[in-house]
Amino acid sequence: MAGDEAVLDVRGLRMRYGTNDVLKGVDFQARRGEVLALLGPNGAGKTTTIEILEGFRMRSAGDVSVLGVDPARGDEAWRARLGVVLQSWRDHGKWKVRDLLEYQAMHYAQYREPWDIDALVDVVGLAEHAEKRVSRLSGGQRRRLDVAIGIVGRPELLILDEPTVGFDPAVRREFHDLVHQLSDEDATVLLTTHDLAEAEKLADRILILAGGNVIADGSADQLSLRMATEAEIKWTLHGQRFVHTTTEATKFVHDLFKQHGDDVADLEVRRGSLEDTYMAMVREFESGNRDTAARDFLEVTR
Ligand SMILES: Nc1ncnc2c1ncn2[C@@H]1O[C@H](COP(=O)(O)OP(=O)(O)OP(=O)(O)O)[C@@H](O)[C@H]1O
Repeated sequence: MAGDEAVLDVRGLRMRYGTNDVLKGVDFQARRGEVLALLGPNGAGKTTTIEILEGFRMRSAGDVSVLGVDPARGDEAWRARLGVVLQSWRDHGKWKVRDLLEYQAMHYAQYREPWDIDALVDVVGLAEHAEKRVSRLSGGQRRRLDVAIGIVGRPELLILDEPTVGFDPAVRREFHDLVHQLSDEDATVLLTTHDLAEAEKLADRILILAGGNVIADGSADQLSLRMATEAEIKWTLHGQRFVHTTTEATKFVHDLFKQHGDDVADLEVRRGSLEDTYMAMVREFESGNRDTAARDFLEVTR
């Protein structure tokens, strides 16, 4: 496969459950080694999209290519190139952690060298629990096991549906390091999350799904520039602290120095967070002219 070939290529994807049109023409692509975060309100269709990509759910219409294959026709060899971590935890309660991972690794061994199990339990923070039965793990530890099962076969594409729910901050940070490591090794990662700080930290690109369409596709920086969210500026002048919020931070700071020069001290400029941008984006989309908002946005970020 050529390095720049799309690992994910989704065009005009539609999904209807009964009379409910959940996806109305979703388009996006992902290249090798990219980390994509799929965001959107509850019920936007994130899990549905993921289930279609991994071949679990048949789409109603559209063209979908995952690692060069239509997921509706993916065979075992194709499946072995994917790692999938879903929201619902599959029940393996009686298995010991190490045995379960070794069993999973065996399945991949005919296709490629899987992770060494000691290294794997270490990297997901389960080394101390490797000999425990799965039913004895805490919720967060089970989630780590889900991630371990997802990556044991060294997937070219890793799909994660809300992977860090239940992670404590230390394990969350280790998980972020792991995603960066996988992406450095050229794996493509698509994850859903409701944690915007996590999306900002992890993702090269953010996709926002709302109303059945991708209403935004770009880096966190591109998204925030487009929405021109307000920045908070703080400074000290003659011992007094000032705060001002503006959408034109650069101009404001320039004027501030022009007026007060060296008397300006302790300057801080805090740009709007991805959360501010996301809220503004979804609000704009839900209130105004949805189609225009989406088209303008995509034109800027693509
Ligand atoms: N098997 C199904 N049959 C009928 N409707 C479904 C089915 N699965 C999902 N839906 C509906 O499709 C819509 C999208 O659901 P989906 O789970 O894909 O959203 P989501 O973006 O993942 O939501 P959340 O953030 O809450 O996890 C919802 O309205 C849901 O009720």
